[in-house]
Amino acid sequence: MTFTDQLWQDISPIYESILKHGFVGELTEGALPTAMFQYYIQQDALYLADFSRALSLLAARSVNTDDVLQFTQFAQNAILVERALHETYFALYDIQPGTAKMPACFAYTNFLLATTSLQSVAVGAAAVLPCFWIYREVGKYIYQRAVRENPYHAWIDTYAGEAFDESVNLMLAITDRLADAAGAFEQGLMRDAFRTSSQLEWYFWNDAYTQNRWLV
Ligand SMILES: Cc1ncc(CO)c(N)n1
Repeated sequence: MTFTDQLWQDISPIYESILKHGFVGELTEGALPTAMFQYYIQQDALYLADFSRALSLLAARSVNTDDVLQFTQFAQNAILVERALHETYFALYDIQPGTAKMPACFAYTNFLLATTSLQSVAVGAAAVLPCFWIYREVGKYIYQRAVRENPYHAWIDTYAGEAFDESVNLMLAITDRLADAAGAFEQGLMRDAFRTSSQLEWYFWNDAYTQNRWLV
């Protein structure tokens, strides 16, 4: 079993909860209320900008120049996806750009930035891995079940597509290589970071589904 197989096994109950979440179910059926999708896309644009910064931090801190190049490309791609959200969905769904991060987005982006800044590159890589891997698996899951004429098909196609699949495979290979070079203690931190980001993926969808706002 590879290290990343172990990571996936660790989060299996979290992944099941994500697949069972109403946001994912209604997105698959094309029945997700527009307000929930608007909330999600607006927050995701803020998320992607910081996700890109986290990847740039990993690039800057990597010793292996192949990893510098790879993390730089991932960072660039996150910005390109963020721009695409603005060009397509913001216009299509009449979404107002905002700067206020709601609780899950706030927690997730701050976790990613703190971990990629202050922990080792291996632990930082484990923290960003769910952003790749869970989206690929959820993207494929939705794609296989999605109704025809789903209003959200463009979003679904992005994460179920070949280009995204390839970047996930590259990220898995980097994580396994970094884990092989890490000791048992650091591997434990990698598992914790992977699990925390996986939980935050669930919260990110749940905030959109419940239209969560700061209470004070
Ligand atoms: C919250 C979140 N996680 C992962 C991705 C995919 O990179 C995304 N766009 N948004």
